[in-house]
Amino acid sequence: MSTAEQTLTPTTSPGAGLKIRNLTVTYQTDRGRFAALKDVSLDIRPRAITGFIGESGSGKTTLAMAAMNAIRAPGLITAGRIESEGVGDILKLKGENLRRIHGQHFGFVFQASSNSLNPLKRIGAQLLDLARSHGAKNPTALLHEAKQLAERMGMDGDRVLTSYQHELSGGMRQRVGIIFALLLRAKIVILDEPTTALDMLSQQAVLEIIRDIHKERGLTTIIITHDMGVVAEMADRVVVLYAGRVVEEGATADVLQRPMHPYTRGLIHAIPRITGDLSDAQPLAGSPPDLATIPEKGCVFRERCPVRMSICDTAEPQYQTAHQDGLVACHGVNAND
Ligand SMILES: Nc1ncnc2c1ncn2[C@@H]1O[C@H](COP(=O)(O)OP(=O)(O)OP(=O)(O)O)[C@@H](O)[C@H]1O
Repeated sequence: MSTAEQTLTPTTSPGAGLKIRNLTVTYQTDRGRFAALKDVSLDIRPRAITGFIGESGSGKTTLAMAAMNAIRAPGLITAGRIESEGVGDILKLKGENLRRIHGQHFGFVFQASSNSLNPLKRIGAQLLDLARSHGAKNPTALLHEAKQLAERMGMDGDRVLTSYQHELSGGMRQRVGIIFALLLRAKIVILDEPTTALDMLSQQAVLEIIRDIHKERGLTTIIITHDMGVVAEMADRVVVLYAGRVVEEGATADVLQRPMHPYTRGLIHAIPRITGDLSDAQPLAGSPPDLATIPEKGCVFRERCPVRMSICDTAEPQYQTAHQDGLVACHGVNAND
């Protein structure tokens, strides 16, 4: 075991997953309070890479933040339970216990985080602050490991650690965000659009490193993305979100080869096939509702659905088992077919 590995006492057993049950999150807006996630139940498997996919506004970031009990006003978790090994119900944690798991149980980088680096402190000093604030016994060893991670991601480690945020390009800041997420050797790592600021080559390289570190450390990794290509390449399992509902979930190979929900089929057909034949792509018609216009009853996807039936106007589809060990919520699906 390296020195860096000994610096934090593990707070969890190896391989932590998440059991999310009946999770509802609302946001207060100037038009009222609306649900951005409604009654979501889902298992995130330990040691798997899970991709959250869906159009902008579908609730991917809200789900990931809620999973860590990190929703802030004007958002509110109004119902649910989220269990994780060694932590219990995350939604019951408060104060210091919650702060401690944000870093030690969950490592994370959200889209806004690259902007939330402290502009007045060098990156190395901020990494040290994070390590110390979590009681790391050997923060210097963690800093050394951060430098090695920077180098694995194609950067000059010394330069990154001695730089201020404004001295780094967008792509470098994005990679620095990933280093922050990995610093404390958390069991569950959440990466929100980790490679959007990167060119294709760097994107490939960074995804490969994320995959390598995921395996080396036995992580549970969640990747939030708009990009079905990233899901296909990285994820063992995929969670498809639409208007605050999980509409389909399963092993990536199953879902991509045999999508059951019409929204999943639409997302897959909207991207050029792996062959890169742009003429194959069929954009998904219409656009998703905003919070205030999500239908209160019936299926939230029906306005855009090519297989809409009359029951879709009145009853919200319930989860049914699909793909052996996944789920789908659609009236038009007979999962036993
Ligand atoms: N602070 C907030 N106040 C009000 N509404 C919010 C807030 N944050 C998110 N929302 C709304 O909640 C819904 C889900 O947003 P969320 O950011 O979770 O979606 P997303 O799938 O992650 O989108 P993106 O891919 O654009 O990041 C959207 O309708 C969004 O407008």
